[in-house]
Amino acid sequence: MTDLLARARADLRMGVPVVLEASGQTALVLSAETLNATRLKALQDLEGMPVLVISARRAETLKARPYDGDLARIVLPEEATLDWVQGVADPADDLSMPMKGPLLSERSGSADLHRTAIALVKSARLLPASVVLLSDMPNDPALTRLDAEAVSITLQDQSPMHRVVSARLPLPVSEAGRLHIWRPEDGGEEHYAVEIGTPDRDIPVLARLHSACFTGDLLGSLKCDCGPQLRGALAQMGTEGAGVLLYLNQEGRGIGLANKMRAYALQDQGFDTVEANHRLGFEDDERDFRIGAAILRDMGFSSVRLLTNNPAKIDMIQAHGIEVTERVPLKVGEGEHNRAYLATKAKKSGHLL
Ligand SMILES: Nc1nc2c(ncn2[C@@H]2O[C@H](COP(=O)(O)OP(=O)(O)OP(=O)(O)O)[C@@H](O)[C@H]2O)c(=O)[nH]1
Ligand SMILES: [Zn+2]
Repeated sequence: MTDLLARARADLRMGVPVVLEASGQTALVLSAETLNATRLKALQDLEGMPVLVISARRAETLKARPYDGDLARIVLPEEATLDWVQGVADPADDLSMPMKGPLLSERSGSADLHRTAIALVKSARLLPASVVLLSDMPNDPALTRLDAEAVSITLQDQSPMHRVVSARLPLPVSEAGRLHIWRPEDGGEEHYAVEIGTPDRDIPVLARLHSACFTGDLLGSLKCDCGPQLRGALAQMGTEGAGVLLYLNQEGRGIGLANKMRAYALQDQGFDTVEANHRLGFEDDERDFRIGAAILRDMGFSSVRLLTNNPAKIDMIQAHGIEVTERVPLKVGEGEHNRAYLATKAKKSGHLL
């Protein structure tokens, strides 16, 4: 299944449809974001009623009824154009072109295949919006076909990961640095661990679960505090002579860099970091903390002194079997450009000031 999933993700990212199958039903699935006019026209020429599936978060902004709970199946009007589809999927022009509706949501029949379709496009780091057509598809051998139930189980399960390599990496904070790389079996992102010194596995280790932030970590963006947090955490580990920093490739709190930049564009329209994620159709935090817990366990750590200001992170990793004996605050890098961002995280996401 994982090889098929990886292929399906690649197809969706290129705008190629995939087929989801369940007992008695078949669905043609496309990502709304990568759809093009030719493919849309071809879909409209097929028999059946295509819908645009969006998350309940996105439906809320568009005042569409999410009859299916966590998602809404928006009926595609017969004359729907590519601009219409992308305008519903992508909030970029919500303010400049507010007249998208009224949107009609489908309420009859099962939404199971549609739910799997959304999970699939999300796992491909695309916008959570998918054009879905239920039909008796001719058996087109060119299309990737997946069993819907197997897809949803595989996406919920945490993919096993394997450490592929470790090597010495002298750093300014400590010459006794090592970098370890983990690779998941499902073709997803690799994750890294920076180990400083040789931490004693029998006592809680000074640890940081750092989420990738290309803009902050690499470019030194002033919009967040990630760069100073990354360097501050490593510096403290160097001072103490031991520690472990996980560098988790969960950019943008798990939505990917392209979607994070969409969120930044919305923030420039006046929405805060949480509202921007919701308008895009995401939850405010889409990270999977099982990954960090699994890596710590694999390295032989069962308890940590966690460098964080985020109590939810503590709860999440404790829920996945790592004991947090102490929260070590990590207050660095506040400035003019990120003050409002940090205040929003404190107010809405429970971060500690
Ligand atoms: N979606 C989204 N992600 C962001 C935004 N700003 C930073 N990020 C990402 O957020 C992640 C860091 O999460 P934060 O919420 O800053 O902090 P945290 O990891 O929850 O908590 P700490 O341990 O206290 O740092 C990184 O993956 C960043 O890329 C934003 O405005 N929108
Ligand atoms: Zn950042």
